[in-house]
Amino acid sequence: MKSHITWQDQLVTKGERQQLHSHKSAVVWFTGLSASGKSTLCASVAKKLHEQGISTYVLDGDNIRHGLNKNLGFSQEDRSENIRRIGEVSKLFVDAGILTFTAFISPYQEDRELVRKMVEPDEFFEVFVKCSLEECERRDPKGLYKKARAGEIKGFTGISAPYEEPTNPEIVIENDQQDIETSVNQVIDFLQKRGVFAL
Ligand SMILES: Nc1ncnc2c1ncn2[C@@H]1O[C@H](COP(=O)(O)OS(=O)(=O)O)[C@@H](OP(=O)(O)O)[C@H]1O
Ligand SMILES: Nc1ncnc2c1ncn2[C@@H]1O[C@H](COP(=O)(O)OP(=O)(O)O)[C@@H](O)[C@H]1O
Repeated sequence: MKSHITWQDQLVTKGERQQLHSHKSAVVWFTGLSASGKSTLCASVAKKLHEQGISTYVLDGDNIRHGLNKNLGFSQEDRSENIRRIGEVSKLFVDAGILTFTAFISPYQEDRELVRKMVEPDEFFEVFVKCSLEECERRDPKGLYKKARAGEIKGFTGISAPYEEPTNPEIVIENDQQDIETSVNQVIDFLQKRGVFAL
């Protein structure tokens, strides 16, 4: 069937959309343990940039699993499919000229590398939200670690399922060593230095 599908070019290009927005588009991929701070940082960075006239969008694990990926669970296969689909969605957002932030545990290096390869080399920035398991468990905002320790949630990342730390991320956030504002500014400074936008 696939051989009968042809690619339809659009009349407006990605470059032209970026020009309209007056900045580049890219996917800024946050990865880390549950409660490391991915959602908080994505939301705060996106809001701060939005207020400065940058077109942003956040794709967040919990929300995507309510809709697009509601048929997926937390086996290795389902997590990989989750990340693959988010990668494809991110690619569409980048094509639309939007600076896109994603907040998924994305525990497997191979899955993250697959997403990296979906877009151009200067369109993917991996952000490792580093936070010790001990601190994540102390925060435990949804009570999930407690349930995982009690055996009520099987295959929970960091407890009974693996988390593969990024080997070569663009940004490492020591998010158990500094406050949220410092972490937010670290991401914004990095993106500005890489020429994604000029504030
Ligand atoms: N077994 C298990 N392991 C890890 N996390 C679990 C699990 N079950 C439910 N949750 C909740 O789902 C959120 C993670 O979803 P993600 O789509 O980011 O996960 S993954 O990237 O596919 O691994 C995660 O949200 P965050 O805490 O925001 O990371 C949890 O709230
Ligand atoms: N730098 C930080 N210092 C202290 N607490 C933080 C920091 N970053 C995030 N948090 C807090 O940690 C908790 C988990 O953050 P969240 O963004 O929900 O994590 P994740 O999306 O990775 O599961 C929240 O209560 C949040 O306010």
